Amino acid sequence: MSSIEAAAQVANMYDTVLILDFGSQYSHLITRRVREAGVYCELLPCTQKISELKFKPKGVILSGSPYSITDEGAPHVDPAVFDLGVPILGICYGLQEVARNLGGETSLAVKREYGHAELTLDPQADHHSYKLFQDVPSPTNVWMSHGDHLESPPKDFVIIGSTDTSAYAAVAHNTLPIYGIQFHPEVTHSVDGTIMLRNFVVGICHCEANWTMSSFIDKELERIRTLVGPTGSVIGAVSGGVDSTVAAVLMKRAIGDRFHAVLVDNGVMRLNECAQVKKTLSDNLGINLTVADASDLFLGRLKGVTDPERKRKIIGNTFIEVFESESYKIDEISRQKGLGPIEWLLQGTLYPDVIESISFKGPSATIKSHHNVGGLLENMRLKLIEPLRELFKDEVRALGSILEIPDELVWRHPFPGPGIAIRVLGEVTPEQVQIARLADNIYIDEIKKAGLYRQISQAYAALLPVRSVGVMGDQRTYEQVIALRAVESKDFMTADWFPMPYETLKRISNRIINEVKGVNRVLYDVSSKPPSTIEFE
Ligand SMILES: Nc1ncnc2c1ncn2[C@@H]1O[C@H](COP(=O)(O)OP(=O)(O)OP(=O)(O)O)[C@@H](O)[C@H]1O
Ligand SMILES: O=c1[nH]c(=O)c2[nH+]cn([C@@H]3O[C@H](COP(=O)(O)O)[C@@H](O)[C@H]3O)c2[nH]1
Ligand SMILES: NC(=O)CC[C@H](N)C(=O)O
Ligand SMILES: [Mg+2]
Repeated sequence: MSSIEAAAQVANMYDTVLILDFGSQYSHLITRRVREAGVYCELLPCTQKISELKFKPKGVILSGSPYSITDEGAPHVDPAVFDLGVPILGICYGLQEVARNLGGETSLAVKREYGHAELTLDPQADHHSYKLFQDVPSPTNVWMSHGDHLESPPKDFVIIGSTDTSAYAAVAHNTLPIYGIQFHPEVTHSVDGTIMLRNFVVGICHCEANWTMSSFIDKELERIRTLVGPTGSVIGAVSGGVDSTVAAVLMKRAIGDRFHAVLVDNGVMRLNECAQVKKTLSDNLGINLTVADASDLFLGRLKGVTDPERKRKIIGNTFIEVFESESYKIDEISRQKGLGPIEWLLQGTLYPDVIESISFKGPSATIKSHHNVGGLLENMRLKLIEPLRELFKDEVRALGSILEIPDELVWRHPFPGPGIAIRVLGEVTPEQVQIARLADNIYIDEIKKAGLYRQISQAYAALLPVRSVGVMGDQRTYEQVIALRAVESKDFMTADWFPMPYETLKRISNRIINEVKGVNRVLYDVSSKPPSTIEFE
């Protein structure tokens, strides 16, 4: 079964809203808002053929787009969407696309409208459009971002809201549940946008609001059991990070001892991390975890390599090899116990990873190759199982708490698969890794002592291979530099640097320079993402 089919299975278990993505920057926010309303939804490219859908949506939302509807090559929806007979909501470009299909007229606006606007509501009391604006005051503040607008709406449409500059800021079909809005309800600047989206999915599409993490657990356990069957075995790539830990606990609940977790020690994990993860996962969560020590293999292959992309590729490929050889070892043990061989590979893939790769334009420019998700797959005989594929990070954390995974694990900062190798700039040697490791350990320790760990989304120490002059104990030193990074971020796609208190910085810097040999200077990184990224490489 492909992962698309697996996702469709989830969509068939819940009332599902289909969101068609025309490439707007905010498409994933629509998904978030609908999920927050307790309704499951799937974001698919706008080019999705309706006849090839693997589930029956209870409603459809058409997103915004960077394209102008009149552009040559502008994306268009499969017209069959209008024959589904379910409610449709067009947002911005989506509204224009509704008009294009149903006989309205769109033109270039005289003036681009970008920012706040006051929307005056005008739904007739006996009109079904009333439901879209239920509990929304008039006027209400909405957020606009468009150049084109409706010149005239299609036949049988009425105006249900307008602003000073947009006569057709909100329209609805007279009898059918088809709506179009020029503003973006999904961004927080549209103060009542969340209510409108909830009204659409619950009030108009009649979706049951039962997308909660506890209902997800029951259904997911059932899905995993059916997928794996009564004798199938699963190997899990488990790092001790939030995602793979939650995935592992679910899998263990679903199939017990037929789940085999493997942590790869790639030589670039944090201080004592492998031993700690092994202990926590085995002792506290009862997970059968093997640590595969491949540190010499990884470090040997990284010798002399300085290019960040090459480091990532080497690590990604080596992960594959180690997994394959581990799965053969486990097969042998399973055979002795009379159980089937490993057929499945569990991964902690999240929804943002999936979203990033589904754009109708194809994936965006490669900024950095994420080590594993794609990489692990190549040449693997194993089929993928990704229980968290539908979830955002905060949903995974909620799930982790319900599964009674300890808070220290649920709230751990993300740690990338290529680990310290992409935090030691330049060549990765065991000595350099050790310097970065010790500095990082002090940094995180002090952040925890200061009670700041939960406020920060991700923090780590990077080692810069440049030397500067210092003076210690009246001696001249000529040593390397540690850069401290700490960011706040909701989705790790954008991030702000964290305003670390000076007192904390003072303690950290003092401890690192005193305790870590080879470092005589500590810097604090004040770059946001974009234009920087969270990791240095
Ligand atoms: N050292 C490792 N050993 C085994 N699997 C790994 C290792 N590092 C990463 N992985 C696999 O790669 C996946 C992606 O890594 P990623 O860092 O995004 O997730 P995570 O480690 O589970 O959680 P977190 O985002 O909190 O670090 C993991 O879910 C896990 O399946
Ligand atoms: O599992 C992973 N494998 C990788 O190859 C990888 N590269 C970056 N990251 C994590 O992704 C988030 C965004 O990082 P960047 O701003 O550096 O792209 C941050 O949370 C990074 O730690 C990775 N995680
Ligand atoms: N945000 C949008 O969907 C914009 C749609 C279209 N590009 C316009 O300018 O009107
Ligand atoms: Mg990780």
